Amino acid sequence: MKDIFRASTDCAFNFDNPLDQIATALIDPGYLYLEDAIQPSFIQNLTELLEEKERADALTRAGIGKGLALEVRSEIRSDSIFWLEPQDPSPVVVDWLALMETISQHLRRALFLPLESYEGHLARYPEGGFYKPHLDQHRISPTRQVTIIAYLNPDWSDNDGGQLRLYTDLQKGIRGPSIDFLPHAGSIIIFRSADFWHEVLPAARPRMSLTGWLRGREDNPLITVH
Ligand SMILES: O=C(O)CCC(=O)C(=O)O
Ligand SMILES: [Fe+2]
Repeated sequence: MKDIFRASTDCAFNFDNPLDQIATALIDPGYLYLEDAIQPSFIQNLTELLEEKERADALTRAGIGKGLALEVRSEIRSDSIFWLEPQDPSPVVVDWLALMETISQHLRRALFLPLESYEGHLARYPEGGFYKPHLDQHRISPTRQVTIIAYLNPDWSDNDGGQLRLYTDLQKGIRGPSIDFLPHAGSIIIFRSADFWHEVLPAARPRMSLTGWLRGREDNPLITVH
């Protein structure tokens, strides 16, 4: 984990016990944004992996929905993605999946969340790309419990757009209050997948990220963290 998260000395986040901080934040307010959380060298490796997949034409247009109901809807989202596979031998994938398992294990113990697996993909939004307001938990298959997004974009400013807009009142949704986060390289956001409407505002330049979800079992009634 130390190889991925930055040490506490040069980082806004105090990493004395990052796992506890994640667990505490997930209870209340339900999300955690860390500006300089990930080692630059790790971000560099993820970026190279995404660029390599792009060159190899291995990115696919992302869809919405699940299984047979999955469809590409350009008016809703415009990113292209590459799913991480557990059998992928690249060290950056192996290390990331191990970190996700560590976080998962901690949240199982600390919050009794019935987490069993992780799914995640690298994503690239083209210039002008966006993702309209949505919840990450699918209605037909409510397995996604916790969303974890790491951003890969160096020197990102307000003018570049592409903010993640998180709506903090589940009932009011997009008519309620919201907070914007810039997709700065090295920053990370974690939130409860069922409880936050969110969107990606149009990005003025290509925008890269690694988005994933800690998931519960398909056939189990799930406990949420309310
Ligand atoms: O990249 C982001 O900031 C959010 C992406 C997202 O909402 C998703 O892939 O479900
Ligand atoms: Fe999302």
